[in-house]
Amino acid sequence: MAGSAASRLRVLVDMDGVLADFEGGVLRAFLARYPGEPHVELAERRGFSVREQYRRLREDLGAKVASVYESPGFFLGLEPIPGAIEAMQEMIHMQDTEVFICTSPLLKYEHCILEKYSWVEKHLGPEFVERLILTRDKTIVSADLLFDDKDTIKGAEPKPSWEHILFTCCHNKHLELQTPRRRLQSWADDWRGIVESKRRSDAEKECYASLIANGNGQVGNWQ
Ligand SMILES: O=c1ccn([C@@H]2O[C@H](COP(=O)(O)O)[C@@H](O)[C@H]2O)c(=O)[nH]1
Ligand SMILES: [Mg+2]
Repeated sequence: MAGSAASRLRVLVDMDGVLADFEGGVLRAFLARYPGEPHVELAERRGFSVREQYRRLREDLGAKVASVYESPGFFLGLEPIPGAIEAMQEMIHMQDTEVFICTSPLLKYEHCILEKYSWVEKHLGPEFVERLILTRDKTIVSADLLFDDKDTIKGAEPKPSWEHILFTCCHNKHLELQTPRRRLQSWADDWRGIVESKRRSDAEKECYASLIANGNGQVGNWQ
């Protein structure tokens, strides 16, 4: 287990698309700033990069949609994803569970970073400000689970310690996951079941490892 004490489960929860409604916020702000320009309905979103999909629609629209999420007030104004706040408040009080928010800031970070902190304080409170991790590379963060809407998460560490649970979002809902990858459809879905199944499988692995270490690891000798 990634948690320090043997039995603790560490859970990372992404922000954009999982706690904060980035996609809804982009569309709303784009329509307000560029009325009459072509846009992508949420039902038509494909692929993680909203900028790339708008660019494919028409070259200049990529920069226009980026200007929307790079503007002051954008990140702070995002609505919470339904059920996210309640789930986080419950998760932080779960026994033997450590929860952190793990989010990637924009490279154009002027407003994004400050507003991500403010959003967390406003919607989740100061105890979660202490639990906010900002990184461009989530693979080097050690944990048991990562709930994230990005379908492919790559970085310096080829074998991250966490299991990535794909959180369903408009841009990824059409993807078919290869076994054994798992999805969480929404915060109304069984996130508690995922947490508990991970806890069980980590405990089994630990038990097995200690049997091996003690020289009792033969098949049929596990009691
Ligand atoms: O087209 C896009 C869509 C999103 N972003 C930014 O990426 C990060 C997403 O962070 P996660 O931690 O993976 O949720 C966020 O800063 C978005 O604004 C982007 O750059 N381009
Ligand atoms: Mg995200």
